[in-house]
Amino acid sequence: MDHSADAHRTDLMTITRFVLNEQSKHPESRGDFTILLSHIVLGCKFVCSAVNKAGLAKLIGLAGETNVQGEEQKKLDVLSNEVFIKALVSSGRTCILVSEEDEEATFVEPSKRGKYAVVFDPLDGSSNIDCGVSIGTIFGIYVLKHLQEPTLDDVLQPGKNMLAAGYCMYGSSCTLVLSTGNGVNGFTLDPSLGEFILTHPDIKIPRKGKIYSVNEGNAKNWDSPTAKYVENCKFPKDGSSPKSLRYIGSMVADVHRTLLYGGVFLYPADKKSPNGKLRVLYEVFPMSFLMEQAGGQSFTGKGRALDLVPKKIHERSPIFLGSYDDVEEIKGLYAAEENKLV
Ligand SMILES: O=P(O)(O)OC[C@H]1O[C@](O)(COP(=O)(O)O)[C@@H](O)[C@@H]1O
Ligand SMILES: [Mg+2]
Ligand SMILES: [Mg+2]
Repeated sequence: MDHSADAHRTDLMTITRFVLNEQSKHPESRGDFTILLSHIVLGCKFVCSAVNKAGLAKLIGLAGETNVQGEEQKKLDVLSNEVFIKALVSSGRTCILVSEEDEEATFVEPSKRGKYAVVFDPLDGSSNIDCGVSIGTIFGIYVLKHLQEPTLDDVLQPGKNMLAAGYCMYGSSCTLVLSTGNGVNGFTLDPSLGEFILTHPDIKIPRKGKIYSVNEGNAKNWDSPTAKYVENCKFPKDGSSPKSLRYIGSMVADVHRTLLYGGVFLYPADKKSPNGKLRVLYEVFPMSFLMEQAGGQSFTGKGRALDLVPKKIHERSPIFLGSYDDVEEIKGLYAAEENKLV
């Protein structure tokens, strides 16, 4: 019997092996981060399985509750939130948890505490659940500033202070993309092994892309730089080909495509929502961290997204992220507008 194909599979780089390899480069490390990450990975596998069974298990539909931002919660939102809270607390490595679905931050009881704060969107893109379109989980990890007396200041830190960030996309395959501040790597869940396997090592976003991604239904309320940028995408003045429009409406899926194919994803401010829609701590920061680590940029319309210092845990910000040159063009349009005003 030929076992060579099976034997070959034992060479696979699982996410656990990958993180243990990284850990071995830091002899002082006691493995706390590896343990925390293994609990996040477990949460992702659990949610992936629930998403796959959503229709069968009658999980589709509203849970009948409204979350802190006045949005109707889906059953899967509620379930995913519970899954991640339990996984993170039981890791014994967390102290503060901020979830999109909870009004207040959770302070883990002292006997179960560790040194990390985790901010997360347990289920991103929930309007896409009922039609089976890709959704995801987004997370960011900080190390506590005040180990003895943790406070909200420990999570109200600029995104550039994050230790790690990532997302898991529940799509045609289940893909986990992670950065610990040393590049970006993508892992795909092999359902037969129940393991995330390194499939996208050292992801680099193309310097310039051919795709823009935005909810154009909001165009009548955009500011002038956003409107000009989108106009340039469709009718380039330099004779180049117009960009293609792709918009899924799940940040995880739109950002994942942007990371792999290049281009820009934007959720700008508009007259109705002067701070945009997306949340700084658990949407804007983790995705900006990944973009910069992959060689792209992330801009708020005023400055570098990762320099923001949030004052509230559910604060929002406009966001333009993606290929370096494309974001540079957007920055130029905002700078020109600024100069007109002074
Ligand atoms: O429907 P809109 O206004 O285009 O907004 C889409 C955006 O809203 C979100 O769905 C918000 O995330 P949640 O589903 O976690 O609330 C993003 O994933 C997405 O980028
Ligand atoms: Mg979201
Ligand atoms: Mg969400």
